[in-house]
Amino acid sequence: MANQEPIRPSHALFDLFVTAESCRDVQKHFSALCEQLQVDPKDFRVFYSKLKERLNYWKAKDLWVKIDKRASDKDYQQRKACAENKCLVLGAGPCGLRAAVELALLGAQVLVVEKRASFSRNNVLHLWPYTVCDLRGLGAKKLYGRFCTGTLDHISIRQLQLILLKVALVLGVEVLTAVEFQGLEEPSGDKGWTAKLHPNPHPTLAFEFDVFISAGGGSFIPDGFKHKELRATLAIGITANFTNRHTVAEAHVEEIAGVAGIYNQKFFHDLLTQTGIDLENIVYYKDETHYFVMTAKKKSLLKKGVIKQDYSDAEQLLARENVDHDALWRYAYEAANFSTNRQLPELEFATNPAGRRDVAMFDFTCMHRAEHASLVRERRGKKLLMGLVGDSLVEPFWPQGTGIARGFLAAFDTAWMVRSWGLGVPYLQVLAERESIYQLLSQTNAGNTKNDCTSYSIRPSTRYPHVNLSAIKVHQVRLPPPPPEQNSAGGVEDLLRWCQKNTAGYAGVEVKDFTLSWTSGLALCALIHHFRPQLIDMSSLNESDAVHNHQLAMDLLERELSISPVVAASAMASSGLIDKLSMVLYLTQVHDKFKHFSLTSSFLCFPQPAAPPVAPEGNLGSVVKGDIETNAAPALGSSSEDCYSCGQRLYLLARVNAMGKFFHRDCFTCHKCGHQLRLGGYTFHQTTGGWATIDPSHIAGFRVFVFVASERSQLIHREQFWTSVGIVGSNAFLMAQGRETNAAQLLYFPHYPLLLFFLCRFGLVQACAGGDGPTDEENSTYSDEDVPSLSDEDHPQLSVLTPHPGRVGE
Ligand SMILES: NC(=O)C1=CN([C@@H]2O[C@H](COP(=O)(O)OP(=O)(O)OC[C@H]3O[C@@H](n4cnc5c(N)ncnc54)[C@H](OP(=O)(O)O)[C@@H]3O)[C@@H](O)[C@H]2O)C=CC1
Repeated sequence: MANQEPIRPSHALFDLFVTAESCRDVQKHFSALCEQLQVDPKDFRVFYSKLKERLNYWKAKDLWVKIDKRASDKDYQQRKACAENKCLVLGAGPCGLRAAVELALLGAQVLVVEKRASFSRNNVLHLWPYTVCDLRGLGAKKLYGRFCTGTLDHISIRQLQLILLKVALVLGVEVLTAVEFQGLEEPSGDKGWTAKLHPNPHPTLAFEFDVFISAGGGSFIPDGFKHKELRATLAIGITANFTNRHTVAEAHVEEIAGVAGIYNQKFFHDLLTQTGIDLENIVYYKDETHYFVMTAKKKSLLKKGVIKQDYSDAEQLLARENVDHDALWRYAYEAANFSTNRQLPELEFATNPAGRRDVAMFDFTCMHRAEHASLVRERRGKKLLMGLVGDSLVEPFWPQGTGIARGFLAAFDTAWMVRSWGLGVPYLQVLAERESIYQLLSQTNAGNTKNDCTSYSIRPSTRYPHVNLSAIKVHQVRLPPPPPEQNSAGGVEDLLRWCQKNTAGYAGVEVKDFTLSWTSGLALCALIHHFRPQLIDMSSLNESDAVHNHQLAMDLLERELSISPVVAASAMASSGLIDKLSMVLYLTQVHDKFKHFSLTSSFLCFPQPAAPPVAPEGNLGSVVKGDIETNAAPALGSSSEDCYSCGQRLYLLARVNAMGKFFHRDCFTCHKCGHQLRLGGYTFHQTTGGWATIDPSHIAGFRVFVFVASERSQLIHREQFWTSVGIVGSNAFLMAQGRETNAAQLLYFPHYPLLLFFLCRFGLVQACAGGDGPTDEENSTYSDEDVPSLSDEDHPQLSVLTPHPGRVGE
């Protein structure tokens, strides 16, 4: 003992930093270490090399070896690719931190802001093999000894955050916790883009940046981005965390990687008969906690008193006041106990950040996905590149464990985008490339990414086998008109002021709002007259003939400016029927058409979702489209004017879009039973040209097939009903819906010729390869996550559309 060298303070501090178990401690020990070694993280360009040089400690060296190996990737250009860029990352969740690490490796100055003061989420994330490989490559094992030591690969969210926080700090990333991002501040004077932060950590010297990455989770959507809702039938998730005391008895209990009703009917049947708990699936991971996540059936939740009252609306159903929390934790407790054969001794709930039992019930019926992953804003000659990562980009469907895997892929893709930006690639090309890669994300699974995960890097071709970086062309990136200033409220006020200014002085016109002021139709006519006086003779108009005035104005706007009316003239003329939002939407388009030639240097850029409108080069006007207009625009080649079914005039707000055709909501009905169809729940009959419902209760014929398939494959529960069948490459897939819960399931059939044989044998296939597959939008169920090729026009598709009228069992 006597001849043992005293531990150096810096080594002790490094040990404390590495073993720190809370965000606060990590930051505290890191600051102390920096102080001890006299290295300043603000000196981000040389910080890491100085730290390495001054901390001559074998444990640290192990970490440097890992990080150096990663940093040696040629795409980082020795950490100089983005040396001139400054990046603000919103959110220190796993995806925000993972992105921050990559940006730092590219040499950028990176600031992360996180509104939470601590990392406290016990929930456990499934890790795909590549994420394990990636994290090991960053030194995860050096920073958390228990990393992936269990039988299954997973990690608690908080532990993953801690690992990534440590790596980020070592690379010179500044991380501010308990600081909320409240919006972007536009450049003024010499000052560039900054953020409104609360509390403001730099009151005197704001951080100016040219890259903004939003990783704020599913509920945070920055201005300028739009999200698409993917809605399925009701699916109720329950998560529960129990204390893990790491005893021998606990160690012996087997984890459950994921068991679904269709795979193990006996288990779920026994669970139901013995406990009254009815689940569709359950997962159990033994991590820092014993973590359970399950999908519960509504009926059993009602029966067990967890949900007090039945509502069809999921939000109302799961509203706090409609949930009995004691009954909920008993439900989760019993399910956990049963699924582990009551082998976990002394099951005791872990606590959540609020100090309560860590059990939660949530609705994952509806998930969101951003329409675009990137965007550029410019004000006063200063450009800002914006990107989304993590849940903010695509919310995962938890039973598939895609969250972190796709989250990290998006972080790499975003880093690749920032690299191009930093290297001076023209920004339209940067955006086009980013969106080309984004198209792949929802299709990605552990089986279709490249096998050799050790060679994964930010370069997309190292990860995606068939990536086409120019799938979206530069000319598809569009330039909408000046965005509403800062926030929508400001935009609406500006619009009102613009209307007031341009209708001032017209008799009988006083614009004060977006509703009553427009009832007579004179204001709309005045607006047109102001810009195109030759189109309207104002003196011929009669204030009391509101329908005529509106019809005239709407017809002119449609004929002269291609602006489709949003509602009928009669509705516009009725004071009680003008809807403010519709009016804002309509007037925004009028504003855009009259204003866009006076476009300033301000614009947003992002690609068009549909096929390119092939605008003449240099003619901004024909490319520029307002956000709302573009979203509402029909698919190419179809007319928005008349209903496909009844042929009558169709207004924007009253229509539904199915496979590129437009209908009145009331006209979109099943050709066999006359029921109104819902999006995502219909099929198009190729031979008859009719539309039909795929509501399982309408489909008698499918039941036969299900029975046959279950005998062959053991995969399928008898009471599931196929709702769609398709072929992707050499695989067939089936979408099935549970009879009771209607939760979507997706099953793959690797030998589709056999499947087809059975389908044909039983007369269930009437349309074959080459049929119009449903589009992304129409497939707005979870299949969107899993069967992305449905929307990929490059693949041949099979539509199987054979609903027979009549109810099952009839
Ligand atoms: N319960 C669960 O099991 C959950 C799992 N996940 C999983 O975690 C993984 C990573 O998710 P990731 O995309 O990183 O998102 P996360 O939700 O993990 O992280 C986002 C972070 O940003 C914070 N944030 C949001 N708005 C602001 C703001 N205005 N200013 C500052 N901070 C803000 C959030 O705080 P706050 O959360 O308080 O809004 C949160 O801490 C995914 O796999 C996801 O599926 C994510 C969420 C929940």
